[in-house]
Amino acid sequence: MGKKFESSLSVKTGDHQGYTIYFEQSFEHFAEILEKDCKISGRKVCIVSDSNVFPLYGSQITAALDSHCITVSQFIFPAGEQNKTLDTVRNLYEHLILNHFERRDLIVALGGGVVGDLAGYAAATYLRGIDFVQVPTTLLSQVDSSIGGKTGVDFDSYKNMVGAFHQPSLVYMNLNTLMSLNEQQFACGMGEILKHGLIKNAAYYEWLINHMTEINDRELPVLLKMVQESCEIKKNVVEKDPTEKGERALLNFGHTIGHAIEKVKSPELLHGQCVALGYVAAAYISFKRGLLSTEEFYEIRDMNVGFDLSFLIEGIDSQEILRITKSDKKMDAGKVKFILLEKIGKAFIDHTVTDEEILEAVEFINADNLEGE
Ligand SMILES: NC(=O)c1ccc[n+]([C@@H]2O[C@H](COP(=O)([O-])OP(=O)(O)OC[C@H]3O[C@@H](n4cnc5c(N)ncnc54)[C@H](O)[C@@H]3O)[C@@H](O)[C@H]2O)c1
Ligand SMILES: O=C(O)C(=O)C[C@@H](O)[C@H](O)[C@H](O)COP(=O)(O)O
Ligand SMILES: [Zn+2]
Repeated sequence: MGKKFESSLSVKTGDHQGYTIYFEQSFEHFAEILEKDCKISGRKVCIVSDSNVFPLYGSQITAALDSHCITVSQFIFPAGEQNKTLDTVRNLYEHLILNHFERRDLIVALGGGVVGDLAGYAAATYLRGIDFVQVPTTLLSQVDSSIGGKTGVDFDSYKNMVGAFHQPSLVYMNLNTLMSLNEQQFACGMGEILKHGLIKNAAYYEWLINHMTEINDRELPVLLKMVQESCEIKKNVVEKDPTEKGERALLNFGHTIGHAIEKVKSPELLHGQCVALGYVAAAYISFKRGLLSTEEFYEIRDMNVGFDLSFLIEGIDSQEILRITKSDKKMDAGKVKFILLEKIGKAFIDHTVTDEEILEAVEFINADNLEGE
């Protein structure tokens, strides 16, 4: 099959047949991999993308599919979290029906986490489920949202309130797409990546700290190593607990408060930024409980500064965040489900966090405490 692939990683979740994550530096191999893993000949493909990504990479993907004589249609929606909604899904269903998509056909999600979550949800529900492929183009989607089969949309700004578990047939990432991200979009990926180190692997967290300059300079070999390591961490969690009955909840570190902040601050702040604020708050609670030392806690805050994830948020009402947190879909028997750190590299689920702890933690990130030394 011509040139060897950069590398790959296989994921096996539950009774699903499993799929492969391909780490590539171009879209050169996309069509042949699709043919190999999805037997694409004779199937129609709908590329789902957003208004920023399609103009950048749509023609390359379309040309690759055309060269394999694959019938392609395109559904492009306006970029942004505010469009990760049932209205957009409805428009996509309409497009699929008008183009006579059948159960044997396929969706290709080309874009960041918004595209992947939305296209994946449409694939999970159209005709009771058709195949879909993830082609993640943001750092966040390459290390997190394209893996593990969580799909869904927001409802009345409540994050991911409607969704389904639906595993992709393959994940194809071209790491060179990371070069066209702006700084805010790139930093968002670092929010989820630092999360991976904090909850699962202290040595990886240390490695991230030691490679900050190369990462921020987007040196490709370093990015490749980082993306692969984060994918490996996520793969190991989702393989053990595909539908979040237990351990998978650890991936929600920073998300309890993060999703509440996102509800009130999107689209000004993106998901990864809100998660980063949310895990500083969660780490603050761990610190106040004596689980993290002063040095460890302030290092977490300072790493956010180093990776451009620090920004002062104004006008966050801690009472409102507390209220939203209590309507989180992860409420468990009336209690807020929190992920705290036992130490760097090890997280646990906790149901005992009090309103006072939440309010104090939100006050910490709301005040002038995030700029570091
Ligand atoms: N399913 C999961 O497991 C999971 C995990 C993490 C996050 N998420 C979801 O993912 C979403 C966040 O994902 P995201 O950060 O990728 O946001 P996004 O998809 O909104 O992408 C961020 C911005 O970057 C643009 N963009 C994408 N790729 C680009 C490229 N290569 N060059 C230039 N611009 C590009 C997009 O058009 C958008 O404006 C949230 O909705 C979050 O809830 C889901
Ligand atoms: O894959 C998971 O599981 C995660 O929790 C990863 C998160 O980064 C991601 O934001 C996820 O969409 C959050 O899931 P939710 O169930 O809390 O909406
Ligand atoms: Zn997330």
